[in-house]
Amino acid sequence: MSVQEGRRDCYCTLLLSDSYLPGCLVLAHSLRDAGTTKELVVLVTPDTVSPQATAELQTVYDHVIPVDRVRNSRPDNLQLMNRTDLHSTFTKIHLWKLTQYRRIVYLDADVVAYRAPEELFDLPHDFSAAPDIGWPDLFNTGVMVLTPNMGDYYALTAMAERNISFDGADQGLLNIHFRNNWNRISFTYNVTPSGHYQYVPAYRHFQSSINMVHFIGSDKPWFQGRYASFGGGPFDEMTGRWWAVYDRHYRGASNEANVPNGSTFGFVQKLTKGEGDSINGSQTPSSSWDASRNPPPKDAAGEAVNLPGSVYAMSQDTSQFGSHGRYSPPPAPIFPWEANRPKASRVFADDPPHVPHTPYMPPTPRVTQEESQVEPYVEEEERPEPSEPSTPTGQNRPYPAPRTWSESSVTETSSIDLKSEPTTPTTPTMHVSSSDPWTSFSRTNAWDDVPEIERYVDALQRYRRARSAKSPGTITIPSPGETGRQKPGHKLTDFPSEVERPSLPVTPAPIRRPKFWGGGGPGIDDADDDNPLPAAEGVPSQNEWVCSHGHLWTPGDCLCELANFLLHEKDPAAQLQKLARQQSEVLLQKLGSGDRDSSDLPPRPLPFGSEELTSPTYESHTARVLSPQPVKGNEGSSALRGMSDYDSPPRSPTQSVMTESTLIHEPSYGGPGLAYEKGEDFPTHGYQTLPTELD
Ligand SMILES: O=c1ccn([C@@H]2O[C@H](COP(=O)(O)OP(=O)(O)O[C@H]3O[C@H](CO)[C@@H](O)[C@H](O)[C@H]3O)[C@@H](O)[C@H]2O)c(=O)[nH]1
Ligand SMILES: [Mn+2]
Repeated sequence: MSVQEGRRDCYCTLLLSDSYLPGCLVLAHSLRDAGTTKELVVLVTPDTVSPQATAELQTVYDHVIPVDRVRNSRPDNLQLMNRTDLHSTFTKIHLWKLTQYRRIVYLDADVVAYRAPEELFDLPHDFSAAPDIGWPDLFNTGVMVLTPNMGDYYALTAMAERNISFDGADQGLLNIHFRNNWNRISFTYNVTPSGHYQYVPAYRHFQSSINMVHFIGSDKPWFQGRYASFGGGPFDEMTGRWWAVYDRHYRGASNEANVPNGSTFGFVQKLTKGEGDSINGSQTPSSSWDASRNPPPKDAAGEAVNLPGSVYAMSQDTSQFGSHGRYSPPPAPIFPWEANRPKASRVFADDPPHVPHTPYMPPTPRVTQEESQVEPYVEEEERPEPSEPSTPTGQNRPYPAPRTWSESSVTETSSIDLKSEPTTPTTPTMHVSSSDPWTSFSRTNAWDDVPEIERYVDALQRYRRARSAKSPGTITIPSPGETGRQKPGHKLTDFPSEVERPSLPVTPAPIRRPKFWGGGGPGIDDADDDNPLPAAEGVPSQNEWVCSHGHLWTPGDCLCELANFLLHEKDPAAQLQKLARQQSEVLLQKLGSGDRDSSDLPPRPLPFGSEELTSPTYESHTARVLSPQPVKGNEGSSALRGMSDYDSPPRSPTQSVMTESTLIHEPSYGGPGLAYEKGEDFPTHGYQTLPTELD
């Protein structure tokens, strides 16, 4: 105790709650251990500090001074720093009322002294403090060197009554009051370690000069427990210093001799995280063992008994695993089929069929109305005869059905009661020739009959054609083989039939297709002209690949195919003439606009025998059947004008071939480029966007 001219100096701290008691005690011990000669004083608020804690304080402090708690009645600003627990730190202003002391070095309860900074008492300034790391223009109020006087006390009290503080606590109040009138002392008197920001090089450089460490923030060492910081960083090292002081005075029975008289042993430890249990264990020899000084006791139970452990028992439940009501019920059905869900069954590859009385049937073709009209292509004698039902054997099992057939799709030729096969919907159910079951296999998709899909694909193809036709006025002549089919093929399954295009025994060498206008433009087959592949040996020469009419047969070029088709039309002659006219008109029209003459045209006479055919219903239509010509626009489809009948929906064979839809009207606009005529079907969307299903 130092007395100077009748007035004393002291280190002073504050205890507002029992929870900070370990901090208060460690602080006092750190100063005492450092050999201070100054008084140790603690202010306590009796309404919030227990007598037991006060008694603990008395064991180490020279004076425990009860003071009234000064509370911030409007702690809004405290929430800004998430520290509503600091509602009563205004109580610190009682320090300036302790005029019995000449000078006070105030230390927060969360400060630990590495050495006793006695020199602070000799500072010439009335008020000194260290910068706050959060805002270094401010001073941190955890370490202050102050000179008690009633002037400051009243001023601070007046401010506190009005809750004048930018942080809602004492630091905001004192920084307002002292503003720039504070003497800055070294950070080494108030080192505030942080787990979030550590200036390691500075720490390494200055660590030997650290005087005091201040654990700011809500994570105090005694709140976290000794195992919270175990690394080698600055924060961990400083935290270790706090624990070193704690252990020296409060850990274990071996330190009992160091505990001052009157200490309620165990009270401090219970306020220190993780230490209350060990103090209970301190009654046993093992817990009194100081591992840093002695080997483990021979009769100790060992450390492992204190390890947490869990024992899991084996399940005794003998019921079968499954839902069985033990788990939540299945979810409510969403789709209609879920209500009538068929029971799952298994089929093994080598099992005999489940329906022994069902005759063997290859896949049932789905014959649509449209395709049944194509039937005339097949000669009657070529039509496959239904075979006798054969008994299924291991080698003669039903074909794997490539798709499922709906009951309504089965043609009338089926002699099977479908109900006899309720469980095998994929099994074919129709008699077909056993020699080639695929003869009558239809090549349609279930969605082919959906007009929306048709329209969509139609529009899509038109869009693509338009994109591929780069140069205006380019005319693409569809090959007769293409036109000979029922309708322009945009279905994937619209392959030409065997009759339409008989397969050749050997693929001839690629031929150079005749060029109408010189270099092949877009839309014209422009194979690699410069490098024709050499003909294979033994393959007949190109001249020999002629049809029965002497026409050079190249895929899609022989009009015989067209004729073959037209012969099955109701009015084949009219149709043929019309097509022939259109083709020649197209060529003539094109040639007339250029420098070419008809010698450029490849010889394409009408099919043999068709020259004399005239349609009884077909009037002279030279003026009406117009060759397609490009009109209006530089981009767009190169499809022929006048080919709209090819693009029109498939018509029924019972329909007259010369309906209004097959008439080709003269376009009213004859200018360059494309134009869409009145009533003409054209995409309503721009070409920039793909057609939608609604198109
Ligand atoms: O429940 C409590 C809360 C606080 N205190 C005392 O009040 C002091 C300040 O609280 P503390 O938790 O140490 O605050 P810090 O985390 O250090 O926060 C900063 O902000 C506070 C409010 O402005 C200032 O008081 C501090 O000095 C400053 O370092 C403590 O040291 C104790 O002395 C208690 O005794 N019990
Ligand atoms: Mn503090």
